[in-house]
Amino acid sequence: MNEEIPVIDFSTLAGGAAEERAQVIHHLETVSHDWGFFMVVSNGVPKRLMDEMLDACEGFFNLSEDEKQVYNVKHVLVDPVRFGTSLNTSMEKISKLCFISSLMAAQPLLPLFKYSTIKEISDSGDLSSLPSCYSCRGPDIDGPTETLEEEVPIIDFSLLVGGTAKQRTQVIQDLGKACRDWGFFMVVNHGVPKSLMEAMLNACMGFFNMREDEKQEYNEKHVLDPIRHGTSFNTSVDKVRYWRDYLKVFVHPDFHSPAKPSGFREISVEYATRTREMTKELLKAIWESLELKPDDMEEALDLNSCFQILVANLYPPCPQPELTLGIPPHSDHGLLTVLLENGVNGLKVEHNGKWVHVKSLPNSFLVNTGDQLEIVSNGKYKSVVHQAEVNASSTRMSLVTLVGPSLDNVVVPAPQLVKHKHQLAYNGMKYRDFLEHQQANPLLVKSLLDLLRLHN
Ligand SMILES: O=C(O)CCC(=O)C(=O)O
Ligand SMILES: [Fe+2]
Repeated sequence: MNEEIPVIDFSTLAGGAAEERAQVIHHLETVSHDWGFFMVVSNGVPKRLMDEMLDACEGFFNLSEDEKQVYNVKHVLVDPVRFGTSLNTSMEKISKLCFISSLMAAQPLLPLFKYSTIKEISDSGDLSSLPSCYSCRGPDIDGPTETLEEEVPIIDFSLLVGGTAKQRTQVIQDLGKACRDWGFFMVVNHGVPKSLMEAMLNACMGFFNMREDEKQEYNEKHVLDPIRHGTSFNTSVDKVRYWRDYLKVFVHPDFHSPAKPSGFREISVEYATRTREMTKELLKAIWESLELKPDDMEEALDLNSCFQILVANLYPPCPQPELTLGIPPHSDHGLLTVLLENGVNGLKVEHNGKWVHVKSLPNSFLVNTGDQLEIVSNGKYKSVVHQAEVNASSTRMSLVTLVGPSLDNVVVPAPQLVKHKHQLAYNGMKYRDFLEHQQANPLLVKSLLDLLRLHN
């Protein structure tokens, strides 16, 4: 088409008689509606200034690459000066990941069973060997090949909240060291009653023991649905299957609960509250260990509206446990994760390039650092990679409660930890988007966090 684009005479608009001005305004209205595009002439900006501005920009692009480097890969909202290529390379990487995972989902379906959960398969006693779709171990996925026998750090919570000032300072130091060196620690003397911990484990087992059709209403939900039941990690994207069933319930800021089994709601509201309070105390202390002011934490993380989820993982006995995993190597998406086991071990955490088999003490909680803590601490405290193994003889259950910032929070490195611009180590991302991407894609070690990291 060979049409002339509309021209607006600015001098008439700014200095013309009322009638001429009204005509231009009418013209502007038509042009905005029909074209959304126009040329402004007699605009009053000196030609000399326009030429100088073009030259100045060209001058910037002509600087050497390391001179422009300071403005590279900045945060889209926070940074006032940004230099880069394409549109936003980190979001483009995420779109690519989604595209790849949609292709993965489009692969032929895994062999379908007459059973919908691992519990059903295991209870049937039908299997003497593992179906091939559950074979998920191998050098690519197994991570470290060596296993270490090491004691994980132990934190006495009672000294943090009820000890002397000196004891509290010591625990804060120990917490800092545990987060830096391990990303993992065991909490003892936490004050959550043993009876409540047992009741919560029993309530979760009660849920898994319900008939499949009673659990059905929570199946195949969107990853942001507040109550989800399922098997493996996310069967619409998993390339292989994992030997696990799960129940995931959002419990804060809005509390949700499955209607059955009876008592689940009352027990989980109490359990969620007690573990949330404990986690917030631990976070406060970890914040202090980073030498950040306690008052800045609320602003950075909005913990009054913190997101909290309860996840019950069920790993029934497996015919060939050495060939499969309950959950593959991954990091958790939140700030801190608090894990309780039913007395059967199976968690492995990565430490100094080796796997450490965790043996929890009776009545203790296992705590690990998550991706949002890695971002906000600007990489000082890395989220720990871990996996769950299964066994041939006993049912293992783990109960995970994960606390993150408010879902609306765009988590960025704490400015106090970024003294010079080039120290900024992560792009920020809204926590809700992070959670959704992590849950909607295959679980691949730290793949989503890797996309936000600025210096690989
Ligand atoms: O069951 C376990 O030991 C680990 C569970 C886990 O990593 C998770 O739910 O994110
Ligand atoms: Fe985890």
